Amino acid sequence: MSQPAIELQGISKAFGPVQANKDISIRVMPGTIHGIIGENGAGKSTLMSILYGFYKADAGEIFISGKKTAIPDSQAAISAGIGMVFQHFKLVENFTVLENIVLGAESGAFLAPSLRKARAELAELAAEYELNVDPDAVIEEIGVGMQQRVEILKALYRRANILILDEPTGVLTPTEADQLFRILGRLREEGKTIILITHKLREIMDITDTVSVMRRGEMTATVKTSQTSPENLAELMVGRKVLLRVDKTPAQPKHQVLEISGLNVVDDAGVARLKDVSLSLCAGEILGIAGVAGNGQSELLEVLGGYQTATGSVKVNGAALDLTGADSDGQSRRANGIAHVPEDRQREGLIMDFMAWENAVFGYHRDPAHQANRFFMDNAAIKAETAAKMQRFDVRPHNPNLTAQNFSGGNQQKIVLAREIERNPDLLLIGQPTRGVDIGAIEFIHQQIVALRDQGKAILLVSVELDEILSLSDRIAVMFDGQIMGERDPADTNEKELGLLMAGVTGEASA
Ligand SMILES: Nc1ncnc2c1ncn2[C@@H]1O[C@H](COP(=O)(O)OP(=O)(O)OP(=O)(O)O)[C@@H](O)[C@H]1O
Repeated sequence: MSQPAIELQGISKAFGPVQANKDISIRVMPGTIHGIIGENGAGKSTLMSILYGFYKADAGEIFISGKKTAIPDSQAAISAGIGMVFQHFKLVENFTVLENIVLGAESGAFLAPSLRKARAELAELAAEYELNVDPDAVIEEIGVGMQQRVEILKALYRRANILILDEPTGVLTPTEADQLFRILGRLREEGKTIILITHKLREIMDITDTVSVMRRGEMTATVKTSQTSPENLAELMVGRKVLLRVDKTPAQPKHQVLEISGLNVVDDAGVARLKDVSLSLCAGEILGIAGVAGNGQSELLEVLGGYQTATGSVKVNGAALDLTGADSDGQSRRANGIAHVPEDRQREGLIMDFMAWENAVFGYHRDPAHQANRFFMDNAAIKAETAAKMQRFDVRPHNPNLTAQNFSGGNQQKIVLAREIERNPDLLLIGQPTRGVDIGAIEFIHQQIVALRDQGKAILLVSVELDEILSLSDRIAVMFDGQIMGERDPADTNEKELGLLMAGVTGEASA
């Protein structure tokens, strides 16, 4: 048998009191795709950051193709043939694709080979792996799918034999995700080794050869993908059986809470983002908005959340919202009984260098309940309340004094959800509620959303995950190109029909 492409032995790493990795050993064979799964905060990103030289392990050894290798920094990782595609891309926004790919590959930008030579090599690589990119496009002007392809090309340009991808499909459309998996399949055929971190068990089942499970800093199991099932993996990950489908009774819709008519949004460049959108939503109902990212769903949430101006009419409990004036902001919306879990938690949901307890009241800090007196917030009470909330939502570590950036991505999401859900709003706007969230936490979050509905709240759910839309919604509206293409009853539709509507195909083709 050949040597493992990567072998880690006894890797440990602590951040203060948090033992992020505990005595981890793992072997990854060449020419395979190896999945790594685990709950939020299990230590997956930390382990990969050690392999890529971002963090120094407290103990343990790394072997690359059987050879003990020190990886003190990412330059050493690159020299050892390792490439990494991060969750948040590390490209230089105002440089072109070609410049980004060449940058840093040589010992200094000025020593880089002529761009012409690099251009030819890039074209060859792009053709070989079907990694379509425009070498002259500026990064900030291209979509996330192409940015990700640039990251992969950058690794291949540096002769990477080992590619690590950290939750690569979170930001991709379904078509882009399929394309990525075809590319990964091709890289495997070429004998390259791929490590894939993902929360999506379907991806693990579809593309990996082997999968390792992490729990609370430890590597608890490694199994062959062909000998396992999503249910088995979920149990290995969370330590108990997980409901992979949402358990809920039929909705009992009551009075109308939200009435949207003729809503239009035109962006700064004069492009129509929402076109004559009309929707209604009742108390005790979940309306799911399905659609490929970028078809107006974000703008719809932003208008309702008070972050974007619009024309048309929106009424909440019969009262018209201000869509253009001074009362078109988040604070007024909260006063109207609207809570909002924004799609981008790091930009809109949290202040990253504020502590968890401050983030837990962010936007609601002027509520009398949080004031000790006219001038000061009651910090002790807020901290105690936050600690209890973190316990209920299983935010790890349970420490209200850590800043938002010290939590793993999924735990950051739980902090935002806990804040907004527990405000007991009349209308909850919820965008991509489970992005980056582990399967046990998804089950919990889905239960919370259904419970809120059963208490008679109105819920507008935007998600690019069709599974999530189908299993949570009582009614589904599909958006394409800023318009509502139609509404469907989840009991009478399927992924195929919704997929066609999401691609703008209506009429007989979608019947
Ligand atoms: N820079 C840091 N400073 C302090 N603590 C950290 C840091 N990075 C990670 N941690 C902690 O280490 C633990 C492991 O985090 P890590 O990001 O590796 O988890 P993960 O499995 O990748 O989670 P997710 O699925 O949510 O991305 C968490 O408890 C986290 O809070």
